[in-house]
Amino acid sequence: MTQEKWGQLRQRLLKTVGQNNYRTWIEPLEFADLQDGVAVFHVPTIFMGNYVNQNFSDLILYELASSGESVQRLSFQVAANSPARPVRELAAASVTTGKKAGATKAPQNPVSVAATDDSNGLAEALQAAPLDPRFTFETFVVGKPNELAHAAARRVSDGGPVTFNPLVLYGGVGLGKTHLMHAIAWELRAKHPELNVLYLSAEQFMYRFVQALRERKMMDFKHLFRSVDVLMVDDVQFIAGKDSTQEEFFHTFNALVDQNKQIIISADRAPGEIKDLEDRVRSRLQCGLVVDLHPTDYELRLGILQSKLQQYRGAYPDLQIADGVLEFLAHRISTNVRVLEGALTRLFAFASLVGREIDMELTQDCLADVLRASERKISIEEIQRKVSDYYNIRLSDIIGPKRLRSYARPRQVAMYLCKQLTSRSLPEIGRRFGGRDHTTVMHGVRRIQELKVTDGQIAEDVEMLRRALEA
Ligand SMILES: Nc1ncnc2c1ncn2[C@@H]1O[C@H](COP(=O)(O)OP(=O)(O)OP(=O)(O)O)[C@@H](O)[C@H]1O
Repeated sequence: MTQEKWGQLRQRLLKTVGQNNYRTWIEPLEFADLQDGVAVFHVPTIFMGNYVNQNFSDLILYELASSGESVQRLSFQVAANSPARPVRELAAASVTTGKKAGATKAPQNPVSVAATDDSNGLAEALQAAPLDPRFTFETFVVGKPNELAHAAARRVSDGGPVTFNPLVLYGGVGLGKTHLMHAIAWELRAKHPELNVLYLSAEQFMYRFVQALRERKMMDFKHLFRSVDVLMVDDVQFIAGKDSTQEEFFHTFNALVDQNKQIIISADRAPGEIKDLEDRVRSRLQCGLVVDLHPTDYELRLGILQSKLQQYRGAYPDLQIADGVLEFLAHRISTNVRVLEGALTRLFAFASLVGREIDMELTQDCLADVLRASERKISIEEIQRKVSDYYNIRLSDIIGPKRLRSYARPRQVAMYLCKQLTSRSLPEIGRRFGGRDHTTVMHGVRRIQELKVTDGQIAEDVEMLRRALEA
């Protein structure tokens, strides 16, 4: 690709991403090289490379492809003669980032919010992250594992009186936190266009903060962040260990709560479990409603696949999918929704390429690597070890004959997890628990099923253990 062509492409990107995004993120990209399907760009900082990679790479790939360039991947590198990065907090990023050209994502819709008529330029710079048009409540599938988070998100998106502040949504990778946050933002924009809703990642918050410090525009920064009606910060764990950013976040947070403005936060774990988060920030986060997005269950995964299928029907009207394929995928791919979605996208792309029906054989061929990767088998012994560690008892006490409650309950938890997470039969599980009868195992499994409903502690223990085992 020539520099001239990149120049033309940039103009097209300008139209899609808008002036502000263009000036901040696209203009500084220097096209360096295109070889073996990898387009290399020089960027002034690692941070910037990461940001562009995360937020605009799909769009850039899309534009490259539409202009006839064959590019599979983008790579962002800091040119050797770039000035040193001035801020220590940026030092954690990696040098080269790349994002595979997956299924082409619809170009994102840059949404500028919370910009007051501030004339000094920071308001302009304070453009929120783009909201993904696909992430709405309509496309969010609700199931047991996410119903509480969904209900809380819905409530906040009504924009009524602030009843819980902040709302903290937390959960593992790819379970729908960002999707729910975008859905709230879309809904608020539609119902209450008069509200200033600002959605951004914690990383962007830090970047804006650092930029304001560097440009001596802290007053503007404070003014802007304090003038929003709804502040949404995604992936807040990112600011852990970054002292000055945490401090500023803390003050912003307090100022907004004092004015009764809604704050919505997401994190990859419960606030209490985020390491290197200052106590005062942690306790503020814990003050509101903290809800957990649990790992998906089979029913939710199937629901998501069915909903995606509806969406794909538009793009691939002629494709047939055999009975049982979605069930198979929901059963076999339990890692996270992103992987599940990726698998379906690939399957459709592949089937349309070869012009065949999506049946089990094609599925297994096309997704062999994904299926292998999610095949990690959890063993009975692994479960017994984790459970004994968790309850601080010996492995022999889990397996052995002692009937003390302090051993019996963990034993039942372990049996329950063996039934849920392995394909072992009840008699086999019984054998591995010191030769117990299958009816004993069945009783244990049922007991935990009941207790999960009535005893919050047991429910939490089981959930924590399940996560640890599936990690
Ligand atoms: N319940 C759901 N219904 C429909 N789609 C879902 C659901 N949960 C997750 N997804 C989809 O899965 C993908 C990953 O979700 P999302 O980006 O919101 O995850 P996340 O929890 O923010 O993950 P991360 O911690 O990696 O940022 C998105 O494409 C999203 O639309």
